Amino acid sequence: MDALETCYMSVTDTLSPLGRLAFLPYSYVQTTLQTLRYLIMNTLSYCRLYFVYYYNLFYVLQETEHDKDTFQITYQQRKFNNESRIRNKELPVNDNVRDMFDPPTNINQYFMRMWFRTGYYYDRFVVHSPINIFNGSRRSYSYNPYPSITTAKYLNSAKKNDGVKSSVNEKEFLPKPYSIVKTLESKPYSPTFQKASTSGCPMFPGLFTNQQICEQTNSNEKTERQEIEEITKKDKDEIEDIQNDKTVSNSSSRNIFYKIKIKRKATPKTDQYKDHVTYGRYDLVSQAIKNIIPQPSYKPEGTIGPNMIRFTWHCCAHYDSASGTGGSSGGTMRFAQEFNDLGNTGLTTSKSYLDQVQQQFPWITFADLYTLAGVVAIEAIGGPKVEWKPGRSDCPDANKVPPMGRLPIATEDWSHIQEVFYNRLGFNAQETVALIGGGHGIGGCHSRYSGFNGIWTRNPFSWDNDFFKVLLEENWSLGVVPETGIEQYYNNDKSLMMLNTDVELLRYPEFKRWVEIFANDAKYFDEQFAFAFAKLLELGVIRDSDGIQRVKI
Ligand code: HEM
Repeated sequence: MDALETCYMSVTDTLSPLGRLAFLPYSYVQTTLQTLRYLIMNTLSYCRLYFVYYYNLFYVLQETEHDKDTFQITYQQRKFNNESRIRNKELPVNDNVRDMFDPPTNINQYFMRMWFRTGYYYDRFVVHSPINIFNGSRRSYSYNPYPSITTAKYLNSAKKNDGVKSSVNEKEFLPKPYSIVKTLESKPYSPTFQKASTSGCPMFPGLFTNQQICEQTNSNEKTERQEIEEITKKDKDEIEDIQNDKTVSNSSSRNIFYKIKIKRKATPKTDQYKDHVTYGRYDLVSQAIKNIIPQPSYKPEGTIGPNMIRFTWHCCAHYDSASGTGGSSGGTMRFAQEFNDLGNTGLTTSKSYLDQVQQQFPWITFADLYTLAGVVAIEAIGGPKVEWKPGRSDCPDANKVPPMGRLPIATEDWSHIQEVFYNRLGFNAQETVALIGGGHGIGGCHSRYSGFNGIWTRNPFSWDNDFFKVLLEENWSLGVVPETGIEQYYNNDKSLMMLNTDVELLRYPEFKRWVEIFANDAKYFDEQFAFAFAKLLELGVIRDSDGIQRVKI
């Protein structure tokens, strides 16, 4: 089977361009049909618009004569319906996939899109079906480029609404491999196309770079994630009894089974401090964090708010969705191995103040404290309220510190941003742009830390959507930071700066689209940032049914 699989992979690798060519006619017919459909629908909708317009006019004249109030209400209701219909249509999930499937508006796009669709058709129908049989992957690659309900906000409200089961599949909101179209000049991303790499599956080198697939395929040993999930599925009452050292059943073998399982999971640290006077008072912790934000001795800002937001972001940014490692869980930033890493230079400021807060409230885990810090700092600076849940556990020692070097690199281009935010962290374009623009709308760069220097916006200590406005309006050109000789972008009068990754947001059309949307709609930007930041804080946090995360020891 291994040989067969390897052979299959090498054939698909060499045949992929030819395979795509074979799909060109199909793609051509599809595009033509879709364009025709688009034209016809457009014509019909114009006819409908005219009809509705005259009908409404007639209606207005009639109604105003008789019943003004009823007319007002009906009119408002219609307006609302129309708006929500338009909004649903304009906020797609897989934006770049939708781009690929939108009717072309000019002849160039017509040919370009046709070619990229071939990648989609080829990937979907040719490569993945047989490979799914080989590796037993349960992933589904089919999706609807035009889902009926699309906003993450809707998903949230549907979830909160107890008793009402959401018809929205959460997976629809996660970026899929197909949504990662690298560039209009290169072929679409597909895990199966990746070449041999040392980080691949040890049994089939180069076959899978996705660690999870590899783990599924190559051993009977369960991953930590699977084990934790399995244990949480067990009868909760029985597990609690064991924790309290009560006898659960007459069968001793059964007892041993559970005891072993439980021993392998750390007792939540919070339990040791149950009698502490402030136990569970997260409001007091938030207040203590708020109190340490103004720091006149921290020059030149006088506040460590932005530093704290960056600190929280870095605590989460090393999450890797493929291996399940990294992320805020474990509170690994407290170990020298992590906070001394080059990418984290300057963040010891926040760490040292937060560690003092931890001494005040010894029951809170570092993982919880370090994530709560960012949430409090965002709010303190006038930003949106970010949903935060306690219950993260600290790992016992530095063994769980994830490999360093996973943070995004400021001099890289938009494909690197995609690699980090889409592939590794699991965000989509909208969330990525909201996060970067939100983070870089406050504070600035310090030559003593990163080598870059300056501020992104004119009001770096108040929350707004200026980052997007400035990025679009100013004229950016490359310059050199005098103190360090490092290149960065400056505006005309050199009062503001941008990193290369910031300017790259204008160079990839999908990112640019969101930059424009957020520049025009500050309220919508706030919502999206809050949603994305909350998602960031939860990356890699797998909780038991009681909301507590227990790490294996
Ligand atoms: C492409 C992704 C990103 C890159 C390459 C990047 C890089 C950087 C760099 C080089 C600095 C300057 C550090 C210094 O010299 O003090 C910085 C500052 C900052 N970053 Fe990012 N960042 C990224 C994304 C984010 C995200 C997603 C957030 C938060 C949501 C964020 C929040 C911040 C904040 C608040 C500062 C200012 C810190 C201060 O004023 O002390 N960054 N970033």
